[in-house]
This record gives sequence, structure tokens and C-alpha cells, in this order.
Amino acid sequence: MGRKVAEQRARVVAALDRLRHQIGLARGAARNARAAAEADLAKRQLEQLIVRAGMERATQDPQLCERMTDPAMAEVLTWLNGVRTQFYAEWADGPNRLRELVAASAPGPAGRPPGEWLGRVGTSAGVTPPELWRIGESTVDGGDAGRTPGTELTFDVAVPLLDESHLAITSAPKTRPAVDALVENLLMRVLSTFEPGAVKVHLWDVGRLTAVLPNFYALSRTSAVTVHDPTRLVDLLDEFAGHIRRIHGYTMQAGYPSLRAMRRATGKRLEPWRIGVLYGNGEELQPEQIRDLKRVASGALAAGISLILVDVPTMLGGSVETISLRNEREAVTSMTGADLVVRLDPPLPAGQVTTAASRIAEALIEKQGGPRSFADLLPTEYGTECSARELRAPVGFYEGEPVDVVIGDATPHALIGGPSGSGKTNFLYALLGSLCARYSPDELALYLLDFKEGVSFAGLAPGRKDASWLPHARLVGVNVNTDREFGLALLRFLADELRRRSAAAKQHEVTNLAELREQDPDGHWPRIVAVIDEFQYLFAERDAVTALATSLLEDIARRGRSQGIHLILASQDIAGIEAFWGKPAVFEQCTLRIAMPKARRVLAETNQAAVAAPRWHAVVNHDSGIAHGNQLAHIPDASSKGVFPALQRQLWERYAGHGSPRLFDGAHAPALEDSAAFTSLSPTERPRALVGQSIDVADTAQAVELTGAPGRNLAVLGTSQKDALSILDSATRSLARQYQPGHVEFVLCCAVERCLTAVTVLGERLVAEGHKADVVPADGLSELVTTLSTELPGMRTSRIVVLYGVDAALPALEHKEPGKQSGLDHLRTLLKQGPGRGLHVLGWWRGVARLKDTLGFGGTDDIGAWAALDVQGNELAPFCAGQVVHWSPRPDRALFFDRTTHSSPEVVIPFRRPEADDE
Ligand SMILES: Nc1ncnc2c1ncn2[C@@H]1O[C@H](COP(=O)(O)OP(=O)(O)OP(=O)(O)O)[C@@H](O)[C@H]1O
Repeated sequence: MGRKVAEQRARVVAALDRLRHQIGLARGAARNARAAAEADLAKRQLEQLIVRAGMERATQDPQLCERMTDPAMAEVLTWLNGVRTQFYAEWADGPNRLRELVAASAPGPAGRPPGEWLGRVGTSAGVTPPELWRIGESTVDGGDAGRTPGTELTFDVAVPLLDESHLAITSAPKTRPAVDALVENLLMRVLSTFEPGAVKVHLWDVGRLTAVLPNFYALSRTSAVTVHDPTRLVDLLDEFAGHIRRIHGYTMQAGYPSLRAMRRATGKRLEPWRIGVLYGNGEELQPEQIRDLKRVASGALAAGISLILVDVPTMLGGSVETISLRNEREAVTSMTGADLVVRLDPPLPAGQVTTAASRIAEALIEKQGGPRSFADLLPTEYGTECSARELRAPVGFYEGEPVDVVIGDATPHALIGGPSGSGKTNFLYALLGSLCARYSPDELALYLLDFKEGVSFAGLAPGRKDASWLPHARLVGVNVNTDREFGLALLRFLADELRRRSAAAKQHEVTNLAELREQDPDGHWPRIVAVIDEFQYLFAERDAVTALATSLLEDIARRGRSQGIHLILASQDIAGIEAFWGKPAVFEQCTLRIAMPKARRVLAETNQAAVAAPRWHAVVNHDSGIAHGNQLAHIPDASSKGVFPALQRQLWERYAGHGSPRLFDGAHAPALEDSAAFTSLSPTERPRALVGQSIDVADTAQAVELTGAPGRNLAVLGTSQKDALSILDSATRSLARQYQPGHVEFVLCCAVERCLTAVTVLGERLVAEGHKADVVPADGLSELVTTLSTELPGMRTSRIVVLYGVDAALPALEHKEPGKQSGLDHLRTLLKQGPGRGLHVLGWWRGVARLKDTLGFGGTDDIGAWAALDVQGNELAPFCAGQVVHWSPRPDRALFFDRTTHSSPEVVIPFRRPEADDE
């Protein structure tokens, strides 16, 4: 037992010894590995310290020096020396190459000595800006560059700016003049590179109200340099944010990621370069300013905006180069690294800067010229633009630069406001001229409506004095102030067109006009622009017209965008349009706002730009009136005598084949002979009696079809003799055109003496046309109706009985001989049974009550159609299936209702009888 235990113990001890040995070995290895790692780390740390400090400076640092003399670190020094030698061997030509690079990337004033350019006005159009801008120079020792030690190699130092980078400058104590000189130098290089107006500099200094870069004073009187209020950094940042949003919007829409890309593709500088110089005081800005500044900085470069921040300790996102001043002449920059000291260029001579600024300012003022003319809005070649994506045309100028109006997906509809005489109509002419000169009538169709009294658009349709017309115009409506129904008709037409386009889009499985045009290249899909001047008239009363107009307008405003149907609504008093404010959708869809001087509520409430806008200017705002979208533009005179007509004539000569627009002139009733509805009539089985011109987009007339159905008679109601004569005249004459002679007999009977001549003339005219037409005297009416009613059963020829002033003949008609029917009974028979046998009565009653008397207890069914003149709406309900009739009589208009075709009465314009002028 004892031996066994001893053996076991010996085995355990031996195993433990082995384990201890193994552990010892492992610990030794670990110790060694750790020592090696520590030595390596020390080498790396030293390497890092030497690299950071630089080889030269490291040898002067006692602590570093001590570590470097450690033999264990010899390897580090050997390696670094090797790298350095190799680098400098490669860099031996570095300074030269740098000089060449700067010379190529900073041509002309961007990099050359001031003597070569200071005081000369720049010429670059700014399509491709220099990549670098010189600020000074730097020197390296030749020994460091593989040359003879002690020799100096100097090279130019330049920084990127436009398109490329922002700049953050940090001053050292007492270096403000040097910073100013640096900024002035840079800005002067930029301003002298480009043609006047191509750069806009914005100066903001937290500590100064004025005198920021005072040598630029001459330029600060132009838009090239703007000094901002030190307390209103937010305004400047807002302005930049607005530009960024606007520019981003249109570049993206045109399919470019940045303004630079668009500029390169189009070969045009579309915007001025903008440089914001912000002088801080080394302290952090307020949190909201920092937020706004960072937001602006991140989108600015893509929009052609660069920031130069001086002592603003905010870290900007995006590309930023830094310049930190060491003293008045020296700085270090992120371009050259911390090791190299940059000697800043000496300040430009103040006197020469002042002179140069004055010269650029003068050149800018000269370039901007005086007020531009309408001709400046027109392109050199007409009709070359395509409207598939948008309509874009300059409408005015701001400091010589054209200001565009864009009508497209982002700004589908426009609202124009301004007090009377502020130039709204002139603006519309400038816009229409600029658009029509760029887009052919296949690209742009105009529907123009003016509710104002006067004839502002009349010249756009063929007239007596000028046979030309605006070929893009499909409809011109003038003097429609009392015919709100015409506005309604236009809106209905547009809503129908919207449906037609939606259906086509659906059929081609596309969602917008551009795609539809691509899919259906043979289709005719111009952009439609409907201009409604003084559109508040549409909403003039609280009635059905207003209600319908509002809902139609809302529908078109919402859906028109994608179908290429655009509204331009102009008004003196947008604030006063009650119905409009009740339906903000329309207002909101009008994202393009044009405010004439002193316009109210067109722009956003806090946007006061219109108040300050000078005469003959407009604030053009594509951002729903928010201040950052403001673009002030001088609008050339487009409405002086002969200005627009000259363009119109040229366009007409080019495009006359596109047909003339329909002219609707509310002040002039059309003559029957001029109406297409009349001239196109020919003999037919279903003759229609024309009652008057429709208030509609199409040139149509309202008519009563005289079929054999009961009630196919026409009553004219009211005392207005002129209109009553007109309606009966057009009804009779139109019918006469639809019968072959011999197939119809006309019988005219006039109980109103003053109308006798007109009736006789009509009778003679019918006879001259080959028809049988008898004019029966008033006292013969009883006998006439008796004979006609007796002959009714065996009648072979159609008969049209035209009765003038039936009410005057009622006493005679009512006369009844015992045992016989009265004339009135016979008339009732004619009204009731006539249509079925080809006899129709067209009668004039001067009051509704008298018509009711005529019809008796039989009800109103025998009068299937009527035209009311000076009769109040409420009297008409019995003749209109009991519905409430809204009608306030108005001169030269009639309310027409045909039971078989109308759901509610419609306003018509009785045709003008040329003879009426002599009566
Ligand atoms: N930009 C302009 N340059 C020169 N004259 C102008 C300009 N704009 C308008 N006018 C002139 O001012 C007058 C009024 O202009 P316009 O008829 O366009 O104003 P409006 O705002 O439409 O006025 P209203 O609402 O009373 O019709 C016209 O005689 C017109 O020729």
C-alpha cells in the first residue's frame, strides 16, 4: 500500500514538474512576444511622431532626439530616411509641376500677377470657371527636393473655389487687414475673370454694418456686390437656400445632377456665380444659424454658390479648404499641408482695386443698358423649342439678365396680381409674345379670356383693321364681363380636354404629357395655356355659375399639370375673391406667382417684395410666393402701339395655315349671316330654328328642333322688341334655309304696330328665297288661326306660323261667337296639335302671364321651348318643369330653354339684325 502511494505521488510530482516547465516555456515566449510587440509599438509611435513633426523639426525636439538616438530605433530612422529619399527623388520636379498645374488651372486673372489684369473688365462667359485661384506662394529647400541643399524652390499656391469648394479662413491676432487683403485678392481675381454680371458677391460681417471690403464700394451699388445687414444672416442664408432649391429643381428636372453638369451639356451659363463671404468673430454662431449655414453649404456648390467663411468656427459639410493665418504675411492651408508655410500675396494696391471695381461696375451698368425692349425677349430663330416637358420663356430682365417664366410640372399654373394700371396686361403680352416666338402652334395652344371691359385681347383675333391673328390662339374672348357663362364654357371645355387627354394617356399607359407625346408622336398634343384676365368676375355672385366655376377650376388646377393644361389667372384684387379663398386648392396649385408693384396677397404673406417693386417691374416667383423664390424683373413695354402686332404679323405669316382663333366678343352680337351655325344649314328632314348664339367655346347656336313631337313650338317672352324681333327673325330665316321652296309655308302676323316694317321685310326676304310667305294683318289673326286649325287635319305642306305680340291680339282672339270656338280656342288647337301635323308656332308674348292666359288651364306643355328676355327668373318656373330659374334680365341676352334638350336654361345672344340699327 505504502509503495503504491509513493509511486502515485512520484507520478503526480513528475506531471506537475512537466506542467510547470511547460508553463514556464509559455510564459517566456509570451514575455518575449510582448517585448517584441512593445518594441515595435515604440518604433511605430516614434515613426508617427517624426512624420507628424517632420524630419527636420524632429531632430530639433530634445525629447524626440533622445528617442531617436536609442540604437533600437535606428531601424525606424533608416526606413524613414529611405522613404524620404525616394519621395524627394520623385518630387524633385514637384515645384515645377505645381507651377505648371497652377498656371493651367488658374489661367488669366485667376493665377497671373495683378499687373496683367487688375483694372481690366473680364470677358469669360463663365461656362467653365478656372479650377484654382492663386493666393500666394510657398518655398521648399532644394535639399528636401533632391536638389542642392540650401537652394530654394518656390511654387504657386492656389485654392479651388467655384463649383469645387468652400473656403474657411482663420485669422491670427491682428491679421484682419491681411485677411481682408486675401479675400479682396481672391474676389478681385474672380470678378476680373468673368464678364460683368456673371458673379454676385454677398458680404456679411457680424461686426460691421458697412465698409466690409470698402474698396468694392463702386460695385456695391450694383448687384455684383451686396452688403448684408449684420443682424440678418438668416436673410442671406434664406436667399441662398432659395436659389439652391430653385436651381436644384430645374437642373434635376432637366435631367442634370448639378448646375455644372447642365452648364457643360448646354454650353450656357444659366445662373450667375454666387459667392457668400461671411465674416464671423471666432465665436460659434447661434444654433439655428449653424443649422441653416450647414444646410446651405451642403447644397451650395452644386448650385454655383461658394462660401468663404472668415473666423466662423462651424465645420461645414462638403468640400472645404482651409487657410489659417500665422501672421500678416503667412498662412498654412489644407491644400499644402501643415508643414509648408504659404506666403500670401501682398495686398492689391487699394487705389487700383477701387479703380478696377469702378470699371467693372460701369461695364455692368452699361451692359445692363437702359430698359430692355420687347424685341430683346424674342429669340433669333422662331418656333424652335419643344414643349413636351415645359414651357420656358424670358419675360423681363433683371440687371440685364433675362428672367424666365417656366410653366411645367413644378409650376403648372400662374396667378398674376396687381392693382389697376400696374401692368398685368402688359405682362401677359410680354409673356405671350415670348412664348409664341419660341414655340410653334403645334407646341402651344392659347385660350385667352378677358373679363375686363375693353378689348385687350381682341387684336389677337382677325379684325377689321388688321387681318392677321395670333396663330397660337384658338379662342379669344373679350368683353365677357357680363357673360360669366363664357368663362364657365371655357372651363368646361378645358375639363373635357383634360378628360380626353387622360383617356389617351391611359390608352398609351403613360402618366404625363411628355410620355404621351413620346408614345403618340403623330398625335396633336400641344401644351394648352388658358389665360383668364380679371378672373375674379367668374366669382362675381353667389350663384350657380360661381359654384360650378369654382369646382371646374379646382379640377383643372389639380389635374391639368400632368396633362399639359395650364391656367394663368390674372386679377386686380385676389384678396377680394371670396370664393377663391374658400377653395384654397386652386390657389395652392398656382405655384407660379407674378406680383406687379403693390400687389396684395399674390405672394406669401410675409413676402413684401411687391411693395418695393418699382414701376414696370414684376416679382416673378416660382415657389408659391415664398420670399426665396423672388426674382425681380423689368418687364419691357409689350403693349405700346404696334409692338405686339409686329410680332403677330411675323408669326401669322409663318403659321397662318393653323387657322384663325374663334373670337367671342361679348359687346358685339354676331350677325346671323356671319354665324357658321346659319351658313352651314341646308334642307333637312329635321329642321332647327336658331334662337341665338351660344355662349360657348365653339362657334355654335342654340336651336329648337321642330319635330312632330308635342310641344315643338317656341315662345319668346318679354317686352324687349329688338331681341324678340331678332329671335323670331333668326328662327324663321334659319328654318327657311332647311326647306326646299314649296315644302314649307310661312305665315307671319304682327299685332305690334312698331314691328310691322320688320315683319314685312322678313316676309319679303322669305319670298325672295322662293318660299310662300304671307304677312297677315293683326286684325286677321282670329280668322287666320281659325282657318289654319280647320285645315290642320288635311295639311300637306309644313307651316311655320310666326306671331308677333300675341298678347296684344288676345282680346280679339278671346271673342267668341255663340256656338263657335273662339280664335283663342283655335290657337290652342294649333299649339297642341300643330307640331304633330307639321305646323309650328313661333310666338312672341310680352309677358309670362299673357302666355299662361293663352294656354289656359291646359298647362304649359304645348310650349316646349322658350326664350325669355326682360322677364324675372321666378316667373319662368312653370315653364321649366318647376325648377328654380336664376335669371336677372340683361341687355342683348336671352335665357333659352328647350324641354327636350336642356336640363336647365342657358343664356344665348340673340343675333344682330342689321336692319335693327335703322328701326
Ligand atoms: N412694362 C411697361 N413698360 C411701359 N409701359 C407699360 C408697362 N406696363 C404697362 N405699361 C403701360 O401702363 C398702362 C397700364 O398697363 P396695363 O393695362 O398692362 O395694366 P393693368 O394692370 O392690366 O391694368 P388694368 O387692370 O387697369 O387693365 C398701359 O398703358 C401700358 O401701356
